[in-house]
Amino acid sequence: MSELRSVEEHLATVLAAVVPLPTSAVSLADAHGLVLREPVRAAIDIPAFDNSSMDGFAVRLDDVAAAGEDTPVTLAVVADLPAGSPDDPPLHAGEAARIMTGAPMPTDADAIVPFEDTLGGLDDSLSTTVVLAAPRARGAFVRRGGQDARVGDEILAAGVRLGPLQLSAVAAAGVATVVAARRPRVAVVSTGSELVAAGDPVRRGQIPDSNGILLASLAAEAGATIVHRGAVDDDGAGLRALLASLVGAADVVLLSGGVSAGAYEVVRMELASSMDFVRVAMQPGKPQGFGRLPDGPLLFGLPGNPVSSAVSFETFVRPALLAMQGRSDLARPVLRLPAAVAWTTPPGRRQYLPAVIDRTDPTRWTVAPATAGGSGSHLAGGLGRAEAYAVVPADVAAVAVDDLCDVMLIA
Ligand SMILES: Nc1nc2c(c(=O)[nH]1)N[C@H]1C(S)=C(S)[C@@H](COP(=O)(O)OP(=O)(O)OC[C@H]3O[C@@H](n4cnc5c(N)ncnc54)[C@H](O)[C@@H]3O)O[C@H]1N2
Ligand code: MOO
Repeated sequence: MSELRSVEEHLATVLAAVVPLPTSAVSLADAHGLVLREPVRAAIDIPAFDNSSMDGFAVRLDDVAAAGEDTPVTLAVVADLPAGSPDDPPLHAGEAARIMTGAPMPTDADAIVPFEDTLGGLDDSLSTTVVLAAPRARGAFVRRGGQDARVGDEILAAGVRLGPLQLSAVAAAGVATVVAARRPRVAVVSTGSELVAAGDPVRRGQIPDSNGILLASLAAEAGATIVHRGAVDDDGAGLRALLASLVGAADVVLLSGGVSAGAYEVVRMELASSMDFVRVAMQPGKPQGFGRLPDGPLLFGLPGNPVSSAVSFETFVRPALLAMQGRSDLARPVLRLPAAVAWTTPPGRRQYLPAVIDRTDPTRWTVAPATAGGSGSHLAGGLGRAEAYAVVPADVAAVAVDDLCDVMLIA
């Protein structure tokens, strides 16, 4: 029997074969979920100018520094500044401008008095106002231009995924287009003569294809466009014809099943010249195929057991898809949590156990297996409960209650 390859070694082999995808300028409206390939720098200051953080009056502090309930100060209101106003009204001693949140601060004013600190409030605000409380300091309720970022400052670094918060920061910086990677085009091919479409009647020996939807959804979450999803039987002719049609149409083909040691391993037999088939020191996910079609897409041959396919995607495919897009961080976040129950682990292989996190006590989350039947790679139903994988090193034989475990968050 050949030596088992380490997870790190196999991942390095995969990442060494990754070629970054081409980039283009993309408008913000089309950029959600893409990976930024060039830093974004601010085209305008944030805030763009000094402005009011409250609805009220822009005042000269010296006029109202002594204002109080028993020492009210009356000011003449000489201007009205809604948000969006370009006006910069001059203010002389004893004068104020009514101002709304976000409107530019008059050059002559140096503090804001909110409506709540005046006698008449909003209702009586267009000729005079009576100030009942002094602003606490010069600059009270004034938001300074450039406080958050200055023109030319880096707003986002290359390599980040453009989520809602990132897109809004780019827009606030006055930038309308970003340089982003094209989405990877992924084809998902389930192999196995036993497979039927989900929901179709199953006779003895048949099962629903669950890996197809699993891998297509995981790939889409990793930024891919799914260009094909289907199943082929173990005969070989269907797989050959399909792969020929995918050259030029897909960047990555995810195959599930047919990679281990049986008599009808269609992926192994058909793709022996394009892929390496190796055994990796992990459970599940031991048999792995990887390669590339001549002048064509990367090929992943993932083991057919559903949990094996899911874990293999997490460990090898997701990092590859992110690297193709130029993501700087390829890893999932990992928490270290105590085990709520005990479980056994396979000797000599790193375990990836589908897991649930008990958050009942916010100061002490714990982790437990999601699959009641243990860590079997065929437990496709329990996989639906999993929100994480507990990752247990190869040299640990068993996990005891309260042992600290690495928990990789996937949801
Ligand atoms: N003699 C040996 N047998 C096996 C070994 C081994 O080392 N020596 N390894 C075992 C391990 S570990 C795994 S994992 C599996 C991997 O098998 P294959 O990748 O060849 O996959 P299949 O044999 O085609 O299927 C395995 C299992 O998964 C079910 N399956 C397949 N495709 C789907 C799908 N799209 N949706 C749902 N379920 C699917 C299939 O019916 C089988 O039950 O090999 C072990 N055997
Ligand atoms: O390695 Mo297999 O993936 O145990 O089920």
